[in-house]
Amino acid sequence: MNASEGYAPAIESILAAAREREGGDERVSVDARSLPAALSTADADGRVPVIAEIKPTSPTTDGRRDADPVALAEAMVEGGAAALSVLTEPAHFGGSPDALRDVRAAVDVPVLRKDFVLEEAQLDTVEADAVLLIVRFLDDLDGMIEAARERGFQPLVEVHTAAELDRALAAGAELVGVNNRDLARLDVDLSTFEQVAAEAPADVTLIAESGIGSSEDARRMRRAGADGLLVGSAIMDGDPEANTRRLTTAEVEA
Ligand SMILES: O=P(O)(O)OC[C@@H](O)[C@@H](O)c1c[nH]c2ccccc12
Repeated sequence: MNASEGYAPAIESILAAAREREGGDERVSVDARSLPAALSTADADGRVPVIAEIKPTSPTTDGRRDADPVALAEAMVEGGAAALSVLTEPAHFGGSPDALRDVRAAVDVPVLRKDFVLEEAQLDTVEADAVLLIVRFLDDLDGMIEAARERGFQPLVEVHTAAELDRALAAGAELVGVNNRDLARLDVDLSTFEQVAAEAPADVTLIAESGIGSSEDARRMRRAGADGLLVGSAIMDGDPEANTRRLTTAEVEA
């Protein structure tokens, strides 16, 4: 990780907080629900495979939504979500490991832990089926992928450029998320996924992340090869069940 890359101030603050966060005392051992299998099952059912995200707030969100995470999770599953993502970052996203624990106990679908994990011990904070690893912030990506797998997690390796995709593939990533949001500047551009996905081999599971709002956005990401869509704000704002359903049925109504 290179602090001189010129990240947006919000990102510098997130990383500073992440560096200070303690890990778990004991190594976790997870019996994970398969995220790729959940995405394929949704697809086979005619649902757009959506990973719906519980994100109380973010540096690019106005206000904060403190609804019960379990109630939100159940509404998202009812709306057809193939999997869930739960923010565990407390200082900038209003997340918590407890929220993830409660959600994972309440639903049957796979649950992704969304955080800025920088150190191996931080993997031991809480059990989840998948864990996000952000290429840009990890010097030892191979080591972190290995450490995640040793614990039973499925690492979702996040990239933003073709060069980062190459690093992810060289490190053996099988599940790759392409973030449409540039974490250096915080702006969103859906053509990011289109460009990066075009460089990916067919056997990786590809997730389009961020900035997906409308049914047309969902179809656009699917046309570009997304095996799954990670959606936060557009589901959290308003009625989470109806919002999830609108996206999971985007290919039916088209
Ligand atoms: O709310 P959106 O635009 O639908 O985005 C969801 C998700 O992609 C976003 O929360 C995210 C993607 N990668 C991250 C890394 C850290 C924190 C958050 C994220």
